[in-house]
Formats: sequence, structure tokens, C-alpha cells
Amino acid sequence: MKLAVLGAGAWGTALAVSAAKGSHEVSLWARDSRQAAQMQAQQVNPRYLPGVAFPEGISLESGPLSPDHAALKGAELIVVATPMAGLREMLVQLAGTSVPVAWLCKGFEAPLTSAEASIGLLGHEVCRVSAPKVRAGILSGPSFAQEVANGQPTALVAASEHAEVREALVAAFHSPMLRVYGNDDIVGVEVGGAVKNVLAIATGLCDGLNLGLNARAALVTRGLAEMSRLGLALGAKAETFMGLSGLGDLVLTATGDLSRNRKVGQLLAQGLSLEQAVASLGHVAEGVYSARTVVQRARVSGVDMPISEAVVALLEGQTQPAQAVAALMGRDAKSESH
Ligand SMILES: NC(=O)C1=CN([C@@H]2O[C@H](COP(=O)(O)OP(=O)(O)OC[C@H]3O[C@@H](n4cnc5c(N)ncnc54)[C@H](O)[C@@H]3O)[C@@H](O)[C@H]2O)C=CC1
Ligand SMILES: O=C(CO)COP(=O)(O)O
Repeated sequence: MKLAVLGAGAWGTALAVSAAKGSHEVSLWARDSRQAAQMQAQQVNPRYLPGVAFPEGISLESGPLSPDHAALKGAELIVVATPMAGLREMLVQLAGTSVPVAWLCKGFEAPLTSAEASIGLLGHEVCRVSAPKVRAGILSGPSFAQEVANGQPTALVAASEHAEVREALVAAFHSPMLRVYGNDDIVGVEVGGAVKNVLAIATGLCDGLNLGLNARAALVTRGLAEMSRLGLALGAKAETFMGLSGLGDLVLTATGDLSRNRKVGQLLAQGLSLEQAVASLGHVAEGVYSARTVVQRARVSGVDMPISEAVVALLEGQTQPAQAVAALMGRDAKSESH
């Protein structure tokens, strides 16, 4: 199969490597032509995935993306591997394609304007307005790029309302060490992937402040409850949150030290400013950019998300960690099912 992977960060590169090891032909597009040249020369991605040698079958591309770009020639599946901030721009270029398209980004797009009514969108909502005819989906689930690139066992979820997109993702990426499950609930899968990043900032803070393992388990569990409430309000199925992109990705990201979102929380706990924490990562931490929208969409839907609210207040400097903990612990007693 021939694939185009648009975006040569850690995750796009890891999946390109994984697919090429499965004897697929992969065009890996980097927006930075110097980065593409460096990868071509070294057969490794030194900036975003050092130490992982490219197998045969990966060709490097760059230059402004357009519908007739060489990277897309003959592709049977197009994978957008940019952060959420780049998704719309990519989809606009892909609006006329008849090839299945899937993105890897986990988050809400930032609101397009600063107007109060402007609200951030999930990937499938961005696609609905920017490339409505494209048959699209998302590949998500608990997966640190480094482990997938190492060939360590991983399970992903391919979510789309189109069977053809789910099947293309399975054909491209399912392999002996990478299981790809199908799911038609793209809303639930996208909400899971976006909200777990915000919750991982919370558990990173919790662990950085040495609040204890009980506190972390409480954040994960009550975080799952608020993720599910938002998902149901946006039209997701409840069972999706017990799956790979819900509980699975939440556990991985909230507890795994390879997580960039968790790292942001840990660095904030050490006293770094948000700007310092983000700058020290060298990679995107989508929870930082999605947190405000998670809370905004919850408010619009009448959904209570106290942990996400606390993360926003911390990120925006409106509260300090000790105050946030006191506010969460001081909430009225209530039934666990609410
Ligand atoms: N790294 C991981 O383990 C995983 C990442 N993801 C998701 O995949 C997406 C990409 O993450 P990574 O590859 O890890 O990020 P990264 O930070 O390693 O690399 C980001 C890449 O996107 C490019 N980029 C940044 N802004 C762009 C824009 N506006 N337009 C086009 N290209 C742009 C950068 O040049 C870079 O090549 C994120 O939404 C992330 O949440 C999902 C699963 C696993
Ligand atoms: O999505 C991920 C794991 O599934 C990666 O998480 P981070 O972006 O926090 O590193």
C-alpha cells in the first residue's frame, strides 16, 4: 500500500517507520525543507525521533503542500500528522481528494477568533467545515511514539463513520506488534484524546507536588467521569470511554513519564512558568492549547468539569496549586455517579 504521512514530528515519523517495516511505501512530508534534507541524508529524524533508523520504503518530501504535491501522488491513504494547529490548513489542501484521510492529532483546535462566541472544534468538526466531502477519520489510542518506533506492543483505535477509512487504517498500520481496532464513534474517540491531555497536566502537577498515589488515582477516575460527561453531551457513546482512547489513553498519559502533557504539570510543580515549561519540551503538548476549549465547551453543554477548570485556572495563572487542590477537595459531597 502507498501512504502519505504529512508531518514529520515524533508521531508521524514513528508511524511512517512502523508502516515501512510492514513493507508499505511511505512518503513522509516535512514542512521544513532543511529538516527533510537532514532526514534524507541521515536516514533518521534527529530533531523529533532520534535513534530510530529509517527502514527501506520511506521517501522524504517537503515544500508547500498543494493538492498535486509529489507526496500525495498515488497515495491510497493520507495521514495528517501535524498538531491540531496545522490540521485545518492540511484539510483545506486535501478537500478535493477521493483518498481516505486520517489525522493523528489529539485536541481541540484553538478558537479562530478571540470573540466570546468563537469556540474550538474537534478534528471531525474542522473537517466538516473545511473538507466536507472527504471521507475521514482519526487514528488514536494509547501510544507513545518512541515505543511504537521501537516495535513495542501497542493497541490503537481507528475511528471513522466510514468503514473504508477504518479499513484503510487497519491495512496500513495493523502489524504483529501494533493492533488497530475499528470504532465508528469518532466523537467519543476525539473527546477522549483531547481531554486526557488536560488531565495528564493535572496528574503531572499532582505527582510533582508529591500529593500521593491516592490523589493520582482520584484524578484519573474522576477525570474519566468528567471526560465521559462531556463526550455524552457532544454525542459520543458511553462505552467508548472504557476503550483505548478513553481509559486506555488516560492511564497511559496521566501516569507515563514519556508524556509531554504530564511533563508540563511536573515542570509547573517545580515552579517553572508555563512558557518555560512549554519551551523546554521541544514537542507539542496539546493539553495546554485545548484546556480552555474543553472547559468552554463543557460550560456551553451544561457539563461540570472541575478538574479541567482547575487546570485552566492554573495555566492562566488565576490560581496556585495549593489553592486548586483545596478547591477540588472542598467541593460538596456528592454521589459517585454524578
Ligand atoms: N508523540 C506521541 O507519542 C503522540 C502524539 N500524538 C498526537 O500527534 C500530533 C503530533 O504530535 P507529535 O508528532 O508528537 O508532535 P511533535 O511536536 O513531535 O512534532 C510536530 C510536528 O508538526 C510540525 N508542525 C507544527 N505545527 C505545524 C503546523 N501548524 N502545520 C504543519 N506542521 C506543523 C512540526 O514542524 C513537527 O514536525 C499531536 O496532536 C499529538 O497529540 C498522538 C499520539 C502519540
Ligand atoms: O498521546 C499520547 C500518548 O497516547 C502522547 O501523549 P503526550 O502528547 O502527552 O506525550
